[in-house]
Amino acid sequence: MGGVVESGESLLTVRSVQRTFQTAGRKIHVLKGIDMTLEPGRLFMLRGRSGSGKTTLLNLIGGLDQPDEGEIIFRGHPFHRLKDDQRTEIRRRDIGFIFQTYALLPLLSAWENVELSLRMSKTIPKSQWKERVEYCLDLVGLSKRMKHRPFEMSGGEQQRVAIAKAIAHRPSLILADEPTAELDSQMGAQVMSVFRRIIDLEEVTICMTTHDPTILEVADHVFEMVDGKFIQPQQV
Ligand SMILES: Nc1ncnc2c1ncn2[C@@H]1O[C@H](COP(=O)(O)OP(=O)(O)OP(=O)(O)O)[C@@H](O)[C@H]1O
Repeated sequence: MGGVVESGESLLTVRSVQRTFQTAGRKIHVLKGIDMTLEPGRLFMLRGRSGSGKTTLLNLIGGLDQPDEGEIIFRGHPFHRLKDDQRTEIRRRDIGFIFQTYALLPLLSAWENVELSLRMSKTIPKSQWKERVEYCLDLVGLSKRMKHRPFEMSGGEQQRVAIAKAIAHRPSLILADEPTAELDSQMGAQVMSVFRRIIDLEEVTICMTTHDPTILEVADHVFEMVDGKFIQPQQV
């Protein structure tokens, strides 16, 4: 695991994926046949109304959930057939997550939050942790804030710590659910420029959800979801 996917090779392939939830005796058909391919080193966005199924799809791509039908193949691993612990192992090593509300540990400094990610993933030898943590925080423009704890930082800075944390273990895929939703437009734009930088320097693919039309312009490709299916995106 880790390493680079050959050029032209797909990082992730989703084929005919369906997902239904059963609640209070009622069936909700959330994903109704999703096909998508994510190539290495690109920025993908999922757009769609609230409830259209974006988070459900991100959870499937990240191996947190499994489809009822269809295939999800991440770097040759058939997520739809693997057991929970096998998907967890792949996820821990090769996927990074970013959330709307940052998900940092409040009592740890920025440095310690990023180090925790290395401690959990076990992909990088301990002797390299210090250098890697400092490199990642520098990459997101926070080399002067490494000792600060989350409550001493702005929302945009906290989200950039979360990005450093998500890339520290050198994943090939970053999944981000509404990463700019809590930020004003200037901070949102900063986050997007950090995303571009890490795609170039760390050779990751990012797949994120957003509602913000100005942010969609930065994407290499937009998947537009309506009621559990993709439609052709309109030109913006
Ligand atoms: N575990 C679950 N059990 C039952 N219903 C679920 C579950 N997860 C999602 N749903 C339902 O699936 C639908 C799609 O939810 P999802 O969170 O994927 O939408 P979304 O497009 O991400 O919305 P938002 O933009 O508001 O985050 C919703 O109707 C939701 O209530």
